[in-house]
Amino acid sequence: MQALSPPPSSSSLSSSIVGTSRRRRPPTGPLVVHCIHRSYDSVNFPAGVVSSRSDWQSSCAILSSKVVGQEQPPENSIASVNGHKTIDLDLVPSSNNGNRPLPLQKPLTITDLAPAPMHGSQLRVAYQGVPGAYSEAAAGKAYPKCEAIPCDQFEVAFQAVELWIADRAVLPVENSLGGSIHRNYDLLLRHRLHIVGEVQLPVHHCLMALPGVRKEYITRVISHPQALAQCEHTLTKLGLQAAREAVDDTAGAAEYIAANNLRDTAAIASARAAELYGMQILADGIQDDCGNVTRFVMLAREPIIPRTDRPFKTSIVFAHDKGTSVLFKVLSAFAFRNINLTKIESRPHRNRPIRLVDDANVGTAKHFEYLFYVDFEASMAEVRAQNALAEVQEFASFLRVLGSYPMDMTPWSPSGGD
Ligand SMILES: O=C(O)C(=O)C[C@]1(C(=O)O)C=C[C@@H](O)C=C1
Repeated sequence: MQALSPPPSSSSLSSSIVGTSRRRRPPTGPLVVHCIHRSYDSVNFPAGVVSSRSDWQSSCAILSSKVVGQEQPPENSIASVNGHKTIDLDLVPSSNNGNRPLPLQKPLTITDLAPAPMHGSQLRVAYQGVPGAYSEAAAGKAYPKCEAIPCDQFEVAFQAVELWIADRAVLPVENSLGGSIHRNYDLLLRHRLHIVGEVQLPVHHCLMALPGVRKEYITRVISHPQALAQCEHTLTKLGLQAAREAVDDTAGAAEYIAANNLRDTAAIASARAAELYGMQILADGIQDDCGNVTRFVMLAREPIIPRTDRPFKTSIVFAHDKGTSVLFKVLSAFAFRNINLTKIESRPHRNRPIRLVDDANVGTAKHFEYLFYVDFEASMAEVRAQNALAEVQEFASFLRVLGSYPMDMTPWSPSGGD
């Protein structure tokens, strides 16, 4: 795999897209963290939408126009959005004022408008981690012939798509054992990318160390916090007297041990990571449950056109200002239309974390405010979904459709293990 460097015009940006073999980092403390645009934290979204979001969008536009100017097609080129670089999108031919033949105009088809899968040109897919990470495998499952682009943190994967360095990002959102990956829920809201698909990946973990190292020598186990959580009981059962330490990604843990010749440290990572970094597998299938599966979402700059000819899922996020009592009414908008909810997640409402309720007699109650992320099994092309959202909107102070996309219907194959 080839490491992608930021375009020359982005010299003011940090080099955050990581390559295959260059990164060496300590397993403790913050790992390499390079944000392309650090003013995210000051983006007050959704409450402060008007000023700060427009600031953010204009800075982003400047950054992305630099990138576009150097090596990318213009933002309004559908052909490049979808990777069909050979299609001429000059839809209105200018007058033929020379004897120059007019370019042949091919009508756009539905596949030109659908962002995936690609036909011919290689799709660039950003993921968090280094080669051998599960996210890389998920990128390969979602887009089989893609060029997977490693990024050192989730936020960078979002930015890589926004700045046209990548066409898609594939990011984990939940795991069957470890639960939700909250960071990505928060980032979905802060960025303007659209969910265009999902993949579920069975996650099969291995315990690995340098060749010749025996289990008894291991004093610490390093991995991604989700992977450590997914193997917690098995690690205890294996009788390891080892401290657990969290690092940015599973494969990065294996890479770090190999690069620093650590003979007292083991990593939890994939068999592919063991192979890539010359590690020896000490135990295979150490996840606590053989049904260990992580769900990833695919993100793009443009939404896809929702359809009704196959099962679709829609993801939304909303807030309301009447406390959680309204939640029942909101959710019943789906129940009355027989729309199945597959997930509900609440996150702190960053811009309005507390709602104060004054009662002169007893004091001031401080209620926490939440944003609710809901996935439901229907396409936005269906009238019942449109009606349900119209009803939700009546109760919501804020509502955004994150995406309406085909459900992953691949047959279930568990990851193995005990
Ligand atoms: O560290 C990796 O290999 C990742 O791809 C990240 C990640 C995660 O964030 O949940 C992905 C799948 C597994 O659940 C464990 C870790």
